[in-house]
Amino acid sequence: AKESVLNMCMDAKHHKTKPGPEGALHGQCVLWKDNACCTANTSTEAHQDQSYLYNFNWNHCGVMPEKCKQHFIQDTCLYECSPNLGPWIDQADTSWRRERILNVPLCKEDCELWWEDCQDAVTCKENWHKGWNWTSGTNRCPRGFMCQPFKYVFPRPADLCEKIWSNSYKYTTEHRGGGRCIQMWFDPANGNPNVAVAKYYAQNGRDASPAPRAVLLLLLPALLALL
Ligand SMILES: Nc1nc(=O)c2nc(CNc3ccc(C(=O)N[C@@H](CCC(=O)O)C(=O)O)cc3)cnc2[nH]1
Repeated sequence: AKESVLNMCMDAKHHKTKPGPEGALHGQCVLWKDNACCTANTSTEAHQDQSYLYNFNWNHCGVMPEKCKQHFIQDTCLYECSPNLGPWIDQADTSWRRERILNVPLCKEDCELWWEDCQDAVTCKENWHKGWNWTSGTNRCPRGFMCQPFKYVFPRPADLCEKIWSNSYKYTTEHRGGGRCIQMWFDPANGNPNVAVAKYYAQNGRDASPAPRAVLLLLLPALLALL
C-alpha cells in the first residue's frame, strides 16, 4: 500500500508543508482543527467574500445566495484544510501552484446538495479556474460570457462538481458514510470519515471501483481449479 500519500498536504498556494493540529479554525473549517493543512488565517479568509486567497469574487453575476455560498466555503475548507486528498494529488502546470487535486471521488449527497442549493445562483463561466478578466484586480466575466442561472451552465450535479474546478472532483454514486467517497461536510464528533477513504484508495488505487475486484474474487476458485 502507498502509505506515503496518507496524511499529507499538497504543494499549492496556501497549504502548510505538513498537516497538524490547529488550535482554532474559523467557522465551517472547524471540522479539520485536529489535523489540518490550512492555518487559522487561511480558514478565516475562506469565509470572506473578497478574500486574499485568490482574490476570487463569488458575486461576479450579482450576489450569490447565502445557502449556495455555504457550499463554496465548504469546498474552500476541504481544498485548503484536508490532509486526506493525497491519493488524488497531481502535478499542476500553473504559476500559482505546483500541485493540484484531480478526480477526488465526491459523495453523491455532497454534490447534489451543492447543486440544489445553487439553483438560484448565477454565473458566466463553467470553469472558474481560467479565462477571467482580472484587469480590476478581481475576476470579472470576460467579454461575450453571459450571466446565466447555474442550471443552464451546469445542467446536472456532475457538471457543477466536475467542471467548476477543472476536474478536482469526480461525481460518484457512492454514499456518505460508506467509506468510498470524500465528504465535504461531516460531523466531527464521529471523527473525520475521509481518513478511511484515503486509506482505501491508497491501497486499491485511486481509480479502484469495488466491482472488478469482487468479480476477480468470485472467479478466483474457478481460476485455481483450472491449474
Ligand atoms: N475543490 C477545489 N479545487 C480547486 O482546485 C480549487 N481551486 C481554487 C483556486 N481558484 C482560483 C481561480 C482562479 C485563479 C486564476 O488566477 N485564474 C487565471 C489563470 C491563472 C493561471 O492558470 O495561471 C484566469 O485566467 O482566470 C486562481 C485560483 C479554489 N477552490 C478550489 N476548490
